Amino acid sequence: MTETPGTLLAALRAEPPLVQCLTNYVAMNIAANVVLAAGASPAMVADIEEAEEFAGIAGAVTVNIGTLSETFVAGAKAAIAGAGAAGRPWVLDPVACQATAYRRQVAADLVALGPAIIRGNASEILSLAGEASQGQGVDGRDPVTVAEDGARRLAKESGCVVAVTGAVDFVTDGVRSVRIEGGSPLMPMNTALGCSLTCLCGAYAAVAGDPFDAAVGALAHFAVAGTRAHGKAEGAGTFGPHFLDALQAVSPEILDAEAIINNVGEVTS
Ligand SMILES: Nc1ncnc2c1ncn2[C@@H]1O[C@H](COP(=O)(O)OP(=O)(O)OP(=O)(O)O)[C@@H](O)[C@H]1O
Ligand SMILES: Cc1ncsc1CCO
Ligand SMILES: [Mg+2]
Repeated sequence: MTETPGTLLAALRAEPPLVQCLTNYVAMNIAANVVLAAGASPAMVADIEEAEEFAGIAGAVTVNIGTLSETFVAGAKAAIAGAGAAGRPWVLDPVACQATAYRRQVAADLVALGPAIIRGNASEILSLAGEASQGQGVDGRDPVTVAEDGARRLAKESGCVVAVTGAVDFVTDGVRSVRIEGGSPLMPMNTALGCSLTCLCGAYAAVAGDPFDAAVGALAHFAVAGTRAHGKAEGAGTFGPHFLDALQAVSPEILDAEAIINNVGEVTS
């Protein structure tokens, strides 16, 4: 990997990318703070009147369907068109896409528009891959390992990098795959950290040449910061501020030294 997580973090901090985040009402503030603490510049610009124009000046766009509406979808499609016209990557977070017919339809429509990265929990990725999912609402209820084959297939069929998060994360482009260890069981007890990670994937994608390296970089940054914050937190409540501190404190050197990234090997058939 030429673009190590630390190399990408150094690039991100040298020239903080503007990341246009179309996210849900729950995540809005948390995700903006996460992106800022990591070193990039978030902007929650989502309305159809300006989303396309704004994407023309953003380094990347992220789309999260957590609090879905027709208005949101119109703004998202405008932003995606703007990113496409500007030659910039966009990232999809298919929140609870298994839950309703409307979510399944919108998620499938958005995958067809060609995100560079899809980031979701295992229940969401299983559903997108057309497999049975134990998920109900926004929280993942399947182990990541169960979603790995589906993630590989989804990546191959869609041409996207697929990042599945949970206790041990999995990233694949359909051929290359890695598992990333670290983080904390307190992370899923803090709402919208996955949504925030999707926005950070946008920040890394803005500075990376390869969306696979971008996804690995963002997930590794979360994993290293999560492990560090776990050692300081007293529980779910104090984890949040320690996590923001850790995202900021992780330097490019620390990131490359502490990231636990295991190659799963190439699947070419
Ligand atoms: N049990 C765990 N141990 C360590 N890290 C975890 C664990 N569960 C989740 N994480 C980490 O938490 C972060 C968010 O992933 P998660 O799968 O919880 O997202 P999500 O379900 O989409 O969250 P949300 O929808 O609430 O934003 C990732 O960095 C992931 O690695
Ligand atoms: C709780 C919640 N509901 C819709 S989106 C969201 C944030 C976590 O995905
Ligand atoms: Mg989520």
